[in-house]
Amino acid sequence: MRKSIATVSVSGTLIEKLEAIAAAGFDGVEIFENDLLACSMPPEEIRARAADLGLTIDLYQPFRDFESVPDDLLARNLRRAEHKFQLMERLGTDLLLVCSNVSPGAIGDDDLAAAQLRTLAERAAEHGIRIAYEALAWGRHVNEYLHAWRVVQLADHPGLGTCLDSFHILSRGSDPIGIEAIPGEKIFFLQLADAPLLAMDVLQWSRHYRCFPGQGNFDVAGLVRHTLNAGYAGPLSLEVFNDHFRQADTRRTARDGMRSLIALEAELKGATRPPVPSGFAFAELADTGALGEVLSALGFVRTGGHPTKPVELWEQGGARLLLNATGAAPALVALGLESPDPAGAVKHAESLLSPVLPRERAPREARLDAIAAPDGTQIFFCDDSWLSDFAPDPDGRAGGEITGIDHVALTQPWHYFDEAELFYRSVLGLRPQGSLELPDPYGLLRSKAMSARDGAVRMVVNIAQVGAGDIPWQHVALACDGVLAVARRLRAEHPGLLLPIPGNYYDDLQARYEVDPELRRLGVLYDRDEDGGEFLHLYTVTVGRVFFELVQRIGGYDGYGAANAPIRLAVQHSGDN
Ligand SMILES: O=C(O)c1ccc(O)c(O)c1
Ligand SMILES: [Mg+2]
Repeated sequence: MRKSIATVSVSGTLIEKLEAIAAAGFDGVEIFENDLLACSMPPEEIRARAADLGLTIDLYQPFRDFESVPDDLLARNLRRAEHKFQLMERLGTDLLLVCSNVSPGAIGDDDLAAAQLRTLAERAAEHGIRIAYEALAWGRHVNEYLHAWRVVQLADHPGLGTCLDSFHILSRGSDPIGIEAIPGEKIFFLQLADAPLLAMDVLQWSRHYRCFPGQGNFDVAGLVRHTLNAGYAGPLSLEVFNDHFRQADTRRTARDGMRSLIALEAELKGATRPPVPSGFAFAELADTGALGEVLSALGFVRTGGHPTKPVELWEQGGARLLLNATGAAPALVALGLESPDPAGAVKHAESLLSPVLPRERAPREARLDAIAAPDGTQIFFCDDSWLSDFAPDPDGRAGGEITGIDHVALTQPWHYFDEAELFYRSVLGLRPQGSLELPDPYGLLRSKAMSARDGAVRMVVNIAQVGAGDIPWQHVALACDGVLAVARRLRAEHPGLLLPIPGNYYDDLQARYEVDPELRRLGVLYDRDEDGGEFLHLYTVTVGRVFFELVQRIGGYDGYGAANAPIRLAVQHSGDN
């Protein structure tokens, strides 16, 4: 299907937008009036520029508060429209979007609205222009898509059809099944946006929180399916108003929009899901030499070294960490994911515009393909062969309480949070588990958890918005059979390694759940879910950008101890922990 995007969806000047949209591979654009008004080029030049870039101008918008008005206002509105028609002829576009009237002065009379829209369509037809009538979710009288369609039917003019916008339809909770009753040729345009579920005024929700399909909670693909069943053959056009996108990199946002449409199209075709990773093969950390000590204290053992690179393998149970002596401050640089089909996973990622990273490989080294996650973390898709690259250490042994990697938490640059969600969902096939906003002493931490295969792979994506700037903390959470036993040992042997937890926390915890008083002495945190599942966890201090968490899940606990995260953040802020 043809793919378009409204210029309002990305940042920049009109020309920057057109260039980025073309570079991302879109076929067409909806030109937003404000972008045109602020552009120094005459419409003819904009038209030529778009054509040079291979973009069609599919629609011009918005034309507001036209219908359902008293006669004297109609004359003025028609004059306004005449100006738009002339402009559109110069721009070379033949479809004008008319939003339902939001003015308190609008008259609630469908016959009047229809008659006036018919007049508009007649005038437009003289210029070879058609009108697409859209119900804004906050329209004064017309705010449901089926109401807009009834008005279009009443007007009964071939040059008047309706524009469907997934946000307006789904934000009101309307059932999109009704779209199938609209003849496809009367659906002149289809605009797509997703959004997180928020309880707020619908206009504010629409103007600030829309996002690309796959980044929010609406079933956009389901709505598109109904629209295609109706016989719609026009473009899929993204129309997103989003405060973050307005500030983000133009090309990157355009590419992300294209990724969302590719993923949506694949979903519609019932394409097989990506080869979903089945576990963590490893986490790789850049190191200056400080991390080996921490890992030893946690019970890890160095079990191998890479023959040609300054990389060490450290193991305990099924947890494998690579320390890469890059000389850079400790940071998580790569994740290895066990994949049932590494080559297929890379191909799938490539089809979703993820950069495949070039690899230098010695002749006998295992083939390991990597892609870049939105924050630059390298993601490797692995089968078992990667381990054979590491010369086994004869003294290597790997037993202890730690059994594997439970989850990895990455901190995203704030303006790529939505991009990260779409990436982990569409490229890796993880499913969203829930999102949270957590208080931090100096701001707010937004956090989304995603998982696959009943928790075999879990990722937590954070953004920190704090007065002091973004905190780039990352952490590796290690699954553990006996957090208390490890804590006892660490408290005795490495007391400085554990993050100290305030006594006030334990006073409150004791009041909520009658927990073992030893938790307080050991600095172990605790959470319990509604089904009685329990979570015991502790944190190490931070080294460079990284800290470790030890977690023990009991009785099917599926969360991440979110209630305790604000305590951790406060302690982390309070010193050089
Ligand atoms: O927020 C608005 O006013 C607005 C304008 C045009 C649209 O197509 C739309 O969906 C919303
Ligand atoms: Mg719209």
